[in-house]
Amino acid sequence: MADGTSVEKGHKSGFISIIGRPNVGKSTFLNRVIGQKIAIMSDKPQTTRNKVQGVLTLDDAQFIFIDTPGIHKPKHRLGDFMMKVAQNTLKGVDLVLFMVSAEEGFGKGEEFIIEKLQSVKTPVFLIINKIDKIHPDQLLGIIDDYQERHPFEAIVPISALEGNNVDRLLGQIKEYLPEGPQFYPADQVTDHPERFIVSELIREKALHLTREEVPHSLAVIIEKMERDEKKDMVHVMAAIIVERDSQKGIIIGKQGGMLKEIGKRARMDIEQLLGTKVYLELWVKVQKDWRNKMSRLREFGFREDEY
Ligand SMILES: Nc1nc2c(ncn2[C@@H]2O[C@H](COP(=O)(O)OP(=O)(O)OP(=O)(O)O)[C@@H](O)[C@H]2O)c(=O)[nH]1
Repeated sequence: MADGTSVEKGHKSGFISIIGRPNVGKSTFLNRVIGQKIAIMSDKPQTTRNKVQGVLTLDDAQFIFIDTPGIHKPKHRLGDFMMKVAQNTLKGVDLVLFMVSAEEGFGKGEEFIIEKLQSVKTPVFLIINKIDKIHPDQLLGIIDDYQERHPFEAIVPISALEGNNVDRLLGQIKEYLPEGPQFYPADQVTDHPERFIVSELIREKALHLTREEVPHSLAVIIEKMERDEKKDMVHVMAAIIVERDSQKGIIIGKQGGMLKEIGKRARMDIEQLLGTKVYLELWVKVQKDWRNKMSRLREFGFREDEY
């Protein structure tokens, strides 16, 4: 394992930030590349709100990916916060991947991001994702649309879901990484504390199971996570935070059925992640209008000052 001070000749390493509108497939891409479920996937927008680093270690290079919250025009204070985090991330990285969906045409959201990119000196790749959803003939038109708007260092069409062209993209990224040491041990895929991943797994289940009924204003706080040596299991106590009583009802479900199902599915994923048996206790709390309460954001796991 390298200690971060010695650089083997020819070894490359660097930080890569992934930006793009919600739902374009950033988490899917990261999961494919890292091959482990570390960034949550959902068909609801804005499910990724914290920095998630995925580390890919090859023989001669280490890629450190940063999955940023979706850049968008801020509507409330949480939006402002997310924008700031996303923009600050761009400054300190070696390469920015701007991901768009081939399915959706160039829109206001993309225009807004391109505007933000004008002031960034970091090289930017345009990643056109979801090419499995379009006819190859349509691709050239999309490329033209973007090419005239920003001098991208490269334009790479991929399907994060099916894996098309992802290896080629990794090769292209490697060319842009500077020579540098292996910052992380080879077997480390994320530097996030397990607590955060556990909370994301619970949030993912709650979002998936309640579909459109509960908006993305849902947070999970891990109140306790302890190993019980006697029982050889990990005890997790977590609260699901919603904004309204009606949402609390939906999450709990008929005779607690929904909460039970969320717990069951989350527990299975957490057991897989930790490689041990898990006892998961879940409950639901209503915290009105939490999105606008900046002071509480940190309690919910937001860590602005790291950027
Ligand atoms: N057909 C197709 N679907 C994709 C592809 N990549 C992602 N998706 C789907 O698009 C949806 C959104 O993907 P995510 O990876 O959660 O998107 P994201 O950009 O991380 O979204 P946020 O976390 O909200 O910013 C999911 O339903 C994915 O399965 C792709 O290459 N092809």
